[in-house]
This record gives sequence, C-alpha cells and structure tokens, in this order.
Amino acid sequence: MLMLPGGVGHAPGYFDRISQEALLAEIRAVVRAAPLYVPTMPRTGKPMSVRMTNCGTLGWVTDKEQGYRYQSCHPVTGDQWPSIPARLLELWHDLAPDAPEPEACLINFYDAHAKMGLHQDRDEHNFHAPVISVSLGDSCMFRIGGQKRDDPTHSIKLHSGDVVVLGGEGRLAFHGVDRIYPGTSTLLKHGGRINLTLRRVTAA
Ligand SMILES: O=C(O)CCC(=O)C(=O)O
Ligand SMILES: [Fe+2]
Repeated sequence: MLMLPGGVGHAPGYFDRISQEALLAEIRAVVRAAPLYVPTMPRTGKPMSVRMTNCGTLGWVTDKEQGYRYQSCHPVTGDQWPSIPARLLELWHDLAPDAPEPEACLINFYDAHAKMGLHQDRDEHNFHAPVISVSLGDSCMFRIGGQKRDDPTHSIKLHSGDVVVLGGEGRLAFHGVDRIYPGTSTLLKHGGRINLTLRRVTAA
C-alpha cells in the first residue's frame, strides 16, 4: 500500500485481470437486479453525471427532495439491495481487519464524460472504519485534498484493479474524479469506468 499525502492509501493493481473479470461478472449480476439510475442533487435536482446503484444492507442515494442518505431499498424499484459479493468482503477483511463489516457498496458508473466534484464522504455514522474503493475499466484522474475544501490537492491516475483506502487521517479527505480516459482499458466491452465504494454506515 502506497501512502499518499493526507493519509490516503493506494494499492495499484490490487486485483489482477482474472479477478477483475470475476468481480465485473458479479457486479453485472447486481446491476441486473438493481439497475443503474441517475441520482440528482439535493435542492437543485441537477442530475449527477455518474449513474449509480448499490449492494449491501444499505445503499447511498440522493434526490432533490430528500438529499444525501442511506436507505435499504432501491429508489426506483423499491427492492432491497442485492448482497455484497464475497470477493469485496474479502477485500475489506484484508485491508480493514479491525473494522466492523461493511454495510454499503456504492456502484458508480462513469461514461467517457462523467466526473465527480470534490467532496468528503461524511454521510456515515462511523468515521473509524475506512472507505475502500475499487476502480474497474477505463483509467481516471483522481484528485485528493486534505480535510478542508481549500487544502491543496494532488492528482493521481487510477487504473483498472486499483484500490484506494480513505482511512485514519485520510478518512475525511476531500476527493473527486476530474476525468475519465476513454479507451484505456479493455475490461468493459463498451468502455467507461466502474467504481465500487465499500463503507460502514452505522456505528459499530
Ligand atoms: O469514483 C471514484 O473513484 C470515487 C467515488 C466517490 O468518491 C464516491 O462515490 O463517494
Ligand atoms: Fe467519495
């Protein structure tokens, strides 16, 4: 694990190609049961550029009326979220052996033009457990700052199979995705990037 300034961990190539393909098949099964939908911003209702779904007992959702929150069912289908694939629970146990089990796995799909503005992950009631995220498919430019919005940021490229850990002093680091690099991976047949973000939501 490489430690970036601000206490954010980066494990390049954590998942090899064979594991990425197996994980992708598991995520496709999740998406069949819980389709990707377009989340909207609190108050303004502006659509985000990523499409989202979740697996786990809780999923992160946002819409104009109720804003950012976790809930146990899909906002469009009303069904419970599918369970988190074992391969991702193993990742969590490997990198966060002392943390309670993850409850949420947010699935973000980025097309060639999607991005995610600088933000903190702070809708959880538990900041002791890390946030662990996996990149699949096209590479992206990932920006990481400090605990304050104005802190200096630096950028790293994330590639398919990479894992990022926001834990310890890096748990509340500002972060975002500035751009996708289309055509940089052959994992997804039609291109794009999938990000999987595992989180503990409730206090342990
Ligand atoms: O796509 C990424 O690498 C980051 C996603 C993210 O920050 C989030 O979903 O909160
Ligand atoms: Fe985030």
